[in-house]
Amino acid sequence: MGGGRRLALSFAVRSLRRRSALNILPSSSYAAIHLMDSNLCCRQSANCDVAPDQQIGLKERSRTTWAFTSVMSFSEAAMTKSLPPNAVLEEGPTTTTRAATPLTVSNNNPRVIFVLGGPGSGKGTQCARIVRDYGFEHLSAGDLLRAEINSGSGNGTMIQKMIEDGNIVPSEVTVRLLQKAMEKSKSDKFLIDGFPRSDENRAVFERVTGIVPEFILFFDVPMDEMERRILGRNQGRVDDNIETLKKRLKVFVESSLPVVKYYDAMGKVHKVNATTSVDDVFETIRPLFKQYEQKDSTVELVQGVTHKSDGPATLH
Ligand SMILES: Nc1ncnc2c1ncn2[C@@H]1O[C@H](COP(=O)(O)OP(=O)(O)OP(=O)(O)O)[C@@H](O)[C@H]1O
Ligand SMILES: Nc1ccn([C@H]2C[C@H](O)[C@@H](COP(=O)(O)O)O2)c(=O)n1
Repeated sequence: MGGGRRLALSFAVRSLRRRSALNILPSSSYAAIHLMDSNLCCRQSANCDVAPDQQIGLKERSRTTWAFTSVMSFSEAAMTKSLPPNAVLEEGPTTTTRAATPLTVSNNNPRVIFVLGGPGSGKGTQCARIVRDYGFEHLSAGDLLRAEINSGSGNGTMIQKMIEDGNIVPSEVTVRLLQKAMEKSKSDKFLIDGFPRSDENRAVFERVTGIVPEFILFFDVPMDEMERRILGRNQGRVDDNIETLKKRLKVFVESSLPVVKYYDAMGKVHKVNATTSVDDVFETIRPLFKQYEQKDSTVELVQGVTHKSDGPATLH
């Protein structure tokens, strides 16, 4: 990129940042800032006159100057490189007409459990069982993004491209979808599946919603088994092919595992060996939810609010 164009892009980013600080931008603009940052960052690296240690310096600088867009790792920035520059500025019907509103989740103290694991580790399969037996609302970040593509949203093309390339969609887009789904729901307890997939996902979710997860369920499955499951899934997903899978596994190791480590250091991770049968994995996690349900009923009784029966809390 020529110096003039880079300067113009930097100026545009700075201008959007100023407006974003005032919370007066439509949601797609936040995605635009993120991607313009990415473009700047990776184009600077592509010039090859920036030494690797200086590239890390770039990352650190952007972290300190503006945490929201730039917490992403340098490798994540490189992954957005193939995105056509004009795609990032696309404004869709859902974003241009809506006034910018502060992002808050309106449900009363929603309780959140994050369900993490690599592609094909069985997150969706187990979430369906947890919902069946323990009445959580299941929000799959991947499903919400696919629904956004199918809705004809202005962000659809960009999301589709990111998913086809095995990349992580800008956090502001995913967090807004999660937030909307939580607001729409009557539930106050959510299983959020496939999120946060990066440190940036986590930071934006925390900043925007103020929600701290109760715990994290992490399904541990070796790479070769995940590959076998994904390639045998047969649901017609555009990202269930060997090329995209390689990228998804790389992103999982480089961007998602650090999030698991982050929560592990806080003592919040329940790591589950998910290589056994679907039934066996569910029996392994069941006690966690029984315990959770018990805690739930105790809190309700103590608060003198409703409780589900006159007797003790139902145990499954
Ligand atoms: N314990 C298991 N043993 C064998 N196969 C399983 C097991 N759990 C799930 N599967 C199968 O593996 C495939 C992937 O499972 P699932 O869709 O639940 O994974 P996921 O973690 O949600 O994947 P993704 O992140 O790609 O959406 C499905 O075909 C599912 O039937
Ligand atoms: N937090 C997330 C969750 C998902 N995506 C994108 C990228 C994934 O490869 C794709 C499919 O998700 P899955 O159904 O496998 O959970 O959706 C993302 O960008 N950010």
